[in-house]
Amino acid sequence: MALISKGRIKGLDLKKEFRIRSMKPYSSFASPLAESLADKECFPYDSVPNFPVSTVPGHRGQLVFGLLDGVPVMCMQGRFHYYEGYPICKCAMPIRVMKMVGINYLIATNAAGGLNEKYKVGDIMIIKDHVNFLGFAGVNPLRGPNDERFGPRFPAVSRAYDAKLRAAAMRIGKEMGIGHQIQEGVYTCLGGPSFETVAELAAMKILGIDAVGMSTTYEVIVACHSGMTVFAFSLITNKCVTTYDEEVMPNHEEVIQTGKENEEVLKAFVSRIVQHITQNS
Ligand SMILES: O=P(O)(O)O[C@H]1O[C@H](CO)[C@@H](O)[C@H]1O
Ligand SMILES: Nc1nc2[nH]cnc2c(=O)[nH]1
Repeated sequence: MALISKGRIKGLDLKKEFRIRSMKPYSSFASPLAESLADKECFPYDSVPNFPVSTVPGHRGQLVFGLLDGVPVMCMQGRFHYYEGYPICKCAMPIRVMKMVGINYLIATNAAGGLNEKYKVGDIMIIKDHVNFLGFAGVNPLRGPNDERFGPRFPAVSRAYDAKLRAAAMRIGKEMGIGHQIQEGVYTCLGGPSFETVAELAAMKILGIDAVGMSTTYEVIVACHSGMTVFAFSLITNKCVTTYDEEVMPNHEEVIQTGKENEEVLKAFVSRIVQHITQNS
């Protein structure tokens, strides 16, 4: 989800901006946060030229523009993952679209497996940094010719996750009475779609990784490249399976289920952060 700069949404001709071919509403799987927006306009991904289409069960497929407690925002209902077969730059294309419609703040969320032993299912891990494993192998969304209109050839990402917003989110969590559920840690994105082996998780633990997923890092790199302020968090949907004798294997159903169970609290958390951003920017 992202915040549109004040004034920019007014008079913005979305049809013209995106050359939208169809404006058919697409709300059957809409998430509660996007559903709760006022003055919504929805654009199915397949109506946006050159946009990828989400293929994951549980991931939706539309851009939703609207007001969240009076603040203009744009939500992605459904994101793109490398394991779906798209090039990583295509997976991050929505962030470029956000930039082009005047967005300055990105709030990225994901479902992740908790590797840190202190984490419980249902915890919210504010992301303070990431390890871009895909990037170790050269799979970086900024690979290829650099478009200077967005940002520099060699961007720094060492402060990708805004420190002030992280501190504010921590405070907000406490005010909401969910301080015990809030963690701060390091996220990593793997290519997926297979979950991790026990040996891979043991290696990641040594590297200081707290939560493991298959998204977000490439979106954050592109957002950071174009000068957006980023806040991101993981919902810990499952505990990583770090020994060979655990009965339950990692599975997507558990991820979806934990997401559903925490929808309301996440919605409230995001709304409060959005309010904080508008009041302090
Ligand atoms: O990161 P998000 O898109 O929230 O979803 C995570 O959950 C799915 C696996 O269950 C994968 O898509 C992984 O990336
Ligand atoms: N890679 C990975 N992605 C996830 N998304 C939600 N849970 C997990 C997990 O345990 N591992």
